[in-house]
Amino acid sequence: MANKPIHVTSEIGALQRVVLHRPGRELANMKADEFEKCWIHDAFYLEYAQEEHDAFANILRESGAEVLYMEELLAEAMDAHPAARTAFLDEYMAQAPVPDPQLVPLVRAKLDAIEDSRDLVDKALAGMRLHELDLAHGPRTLARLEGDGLAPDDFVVYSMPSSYFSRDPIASIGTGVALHRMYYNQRNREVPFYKTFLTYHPDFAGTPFWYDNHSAAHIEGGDVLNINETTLAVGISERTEAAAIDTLARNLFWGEQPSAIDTVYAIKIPFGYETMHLDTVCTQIDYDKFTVYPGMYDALHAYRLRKGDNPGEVAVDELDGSLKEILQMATGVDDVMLIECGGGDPVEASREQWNDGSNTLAIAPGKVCVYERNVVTNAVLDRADIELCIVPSEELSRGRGGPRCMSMPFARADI
Ligand SMILES: NC(=[NH2+])NCCC[C@H](N)C(=O)O
Repeated sequence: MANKPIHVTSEIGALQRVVLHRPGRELANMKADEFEKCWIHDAFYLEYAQEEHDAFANILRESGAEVLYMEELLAEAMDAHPAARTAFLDEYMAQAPVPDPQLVPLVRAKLDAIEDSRDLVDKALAGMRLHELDLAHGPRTLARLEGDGLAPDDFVVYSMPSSYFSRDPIASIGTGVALHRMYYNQRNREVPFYKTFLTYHPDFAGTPFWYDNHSAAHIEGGDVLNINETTLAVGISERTEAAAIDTLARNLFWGEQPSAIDTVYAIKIPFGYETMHLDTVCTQIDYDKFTVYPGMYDALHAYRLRKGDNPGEVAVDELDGSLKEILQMATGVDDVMLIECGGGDPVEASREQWNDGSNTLAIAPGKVCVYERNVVTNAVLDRADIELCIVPSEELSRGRGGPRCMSMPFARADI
């Protein structure tokens, strides 16, 4: 039994424990022409990003949450168990698309030589360039000496700048987590960092896994919303396929380890970067209030998957309705209030949506973290009597994710 068991039965119950990743070297270790390869779209001022991130962490601490860092948990797991180091490096290497197979042992040797666990985690995140490899040693083949046409400062392992979005590689659901198969290979490499500490860290070993990250279908945590103890909502999005939700629901309903979830709403959202995840278009801020991105919620197609009466049975109903109707069904609240990003003004909505105006992190019912820069949306939330914890956001917002994306709750009070 884990010392710090996962316990997440809602989006809004008082936040008690949360996992973050403080951005490090990986956020700055890129040339402009490598942004897209690393799946990030701008140059960051790293020290400011770190200051903003520390301010975010402090807000969470001040509101009573224990803040844990993925990079520390993984290093601690490796210190506690040599097997954790091997398991991590095996999976990391299997997923790092090193451009030439001959370079793989050199990359592995370089990582193996890093003794300090925390240094190893930081290096694994920051990536590696050809000139860091010892090309002159080992069997001298032409391909190795030439580095397969790579320039000395080309990546042999890409940097992982999106890793401060701890929301996406896994999802806490009830007493366990789903380990995801992420849509972009560049981000899928974040999953082993979590999987390893959840498997080996003395505080988390034994955590049930509801989804296997080696499954074929993609799913990301931004699409997974915990509605209540028995109900989950999952976006069918560009990054999360219906087949993944099917498997997740079956595992939750009928898997070996018991879960309290008996109903999963799968909600179809438009494909696109401004609607990348369900939490990009909609987050819960109170028992009866959600933020929404205007314009996508009038007519939606959704499915309800329910645990059937007989073992292994899953019943599926098709639902058509507005987002409001579907959220009312899921929450059981009669009149859900949708608060529009940008106050419904199309220009403000689009601008603030771009900076994750709808992506809030509830730290208690009616109390949410928001980005400072989304002034129009924040004024609307304030008028609706929502208590706002303002997160500085000049740098962090460049990654196209908000406070919810930057946090993975591990424990919340029941509501
Ligand atoms: N849960 C979220 N909405 N995460 C936002 C992730 C943003 C990141 N740049 C990506 O594209 O993957």
